[in-house]
Amino acid sequence: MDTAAVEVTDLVKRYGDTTAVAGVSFCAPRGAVTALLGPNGAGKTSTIEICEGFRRGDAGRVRVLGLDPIGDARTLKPKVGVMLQSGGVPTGARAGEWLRLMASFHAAPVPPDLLLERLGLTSAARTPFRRLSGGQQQRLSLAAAVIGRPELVFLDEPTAGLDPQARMAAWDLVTELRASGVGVVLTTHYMEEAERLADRVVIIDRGRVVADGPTGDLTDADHELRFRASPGLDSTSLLRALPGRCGVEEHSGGQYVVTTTEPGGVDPGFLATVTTWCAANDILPEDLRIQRRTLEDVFLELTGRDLRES
Ligand SMILES: Nc1ncnc2c1ncn2[C@@H]1O[C@H](COP(=O)(O)OP(=O)(O)OP(=O)(O)O)[C@@H](O)[C@H]1O
Repeated sequence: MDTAAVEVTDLVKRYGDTTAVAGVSFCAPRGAVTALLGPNGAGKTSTIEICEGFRRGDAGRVRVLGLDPIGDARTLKPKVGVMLQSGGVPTGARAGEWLRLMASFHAAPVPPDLLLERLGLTSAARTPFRRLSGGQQQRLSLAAAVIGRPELVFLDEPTAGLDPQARMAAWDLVTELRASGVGVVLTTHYMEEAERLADRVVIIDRGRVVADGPTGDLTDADHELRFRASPGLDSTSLLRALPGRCGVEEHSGGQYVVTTTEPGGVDPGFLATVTTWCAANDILPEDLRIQRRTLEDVFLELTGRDLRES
């Protein structure tokens, strides 16, 4: 069996003069969670909607469970669960009835009452969609996406606006799906969510892939050294003492972050260079620690700190 749940190759999508997706390629395996990350307007939803068969790309190739999302839509429908950002549930539909209807389209659905309970919706089962809170609407959409025991699910910002308990319940559900061999492709703006859930991360910026790989590899590759000292240290002097590809940043309160992209990373020699420089300058580096960069650090470095207008 093909191990790829989704294969996207050189995908392009334009809306008039806007090129939303400018040659995106990535692969999302089965039995794994793949997170598409990117600033607002990066092209994530466009990419996902093409994979779901809701939109047609202008160029490139998309294969979902080895099939064409539009040409093979009938075959794919029972195998693929979709949670849309907009919900996709009629406003008058009652939560329980809607789930039962969704279940009726599938041969061996998850019992609707079980899903309602798992996602904390039992007491809202008789409430029309429009009267549900934003978080309840999100959870109902998530339930509808997984009720048919799909082989693959697309979740577009599945936990946006959820409280911590509901987010945890959603994470547990995603983790179980993965464990049962389901491929999960999700978009999120929560870096912590991606770091906890995703086996692979694809970072998209301005319609292009700027990073793609196992989540751990993206954050393991670089470590940084942090310490606290008096504000206003001579960072340029410290930088001169370090090997070529290093950086020194001073944050508020005299927090210093020393980074390196030298092959050895923050190794014992690097640490010694920093502490030797400190000693030579009569500086005691307090709270000195070496830490892995978070996914958020990597994300901001690749996509910049500027606000996007779209
Ligand atoms: N139907 C459309 N018509 C015209 N432009 C569109 C349409 N859908 C998206 N766009 C534009 O395409 C670009 C990519 O949008 P897309 O929604 O794919 O990004 P995104 O990464 O999902 O953003 P967000 O994180 O804000 O959801 C944006 O500039 C957006 O304004």
